[in-house]
Amino acid sequence: MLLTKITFFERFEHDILSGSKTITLRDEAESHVIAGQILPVSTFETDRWFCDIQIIDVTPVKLTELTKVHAKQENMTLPQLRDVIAEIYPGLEQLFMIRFRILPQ
Ligand SMILES: CC(=O)Nc1ccn([C@H]2C[C@H](O)[C@@H](CO)O2)c(=O)n1
Repeated sequence: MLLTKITFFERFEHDILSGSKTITLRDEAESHVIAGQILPVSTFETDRWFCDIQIIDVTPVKLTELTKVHAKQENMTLPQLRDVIAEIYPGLEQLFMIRFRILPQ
């Protein structure tokens, strides 16, 4: 079933709003979005809406395939990105890269 909203941890809100974070890596359960889809974005912690995004595309990517390019799109270094993924999705190898653009508010 297609997602109708997406949440991010509050600590990523500024990077999303500034346009410095343009992808998110999710597990299979949160990969069900399609190109062109517009989604409201809220904080994971309090479900506070803070922007809308448009999905550009969704691509499967394995943990071992992550590169500095992915990290830059997350506004992180590659070690930081690996740490974040290990914290959120411990032991998960198959991820899905969701590219998005923020819509004007
Ligand atoms: C509930 C849940 O999983 N929420 C998530 C998952 C991921 N993110 C961010 C963290 C990283 O920047 C990328 C890669 O996972 O996406 C998130 O904010 N909230």
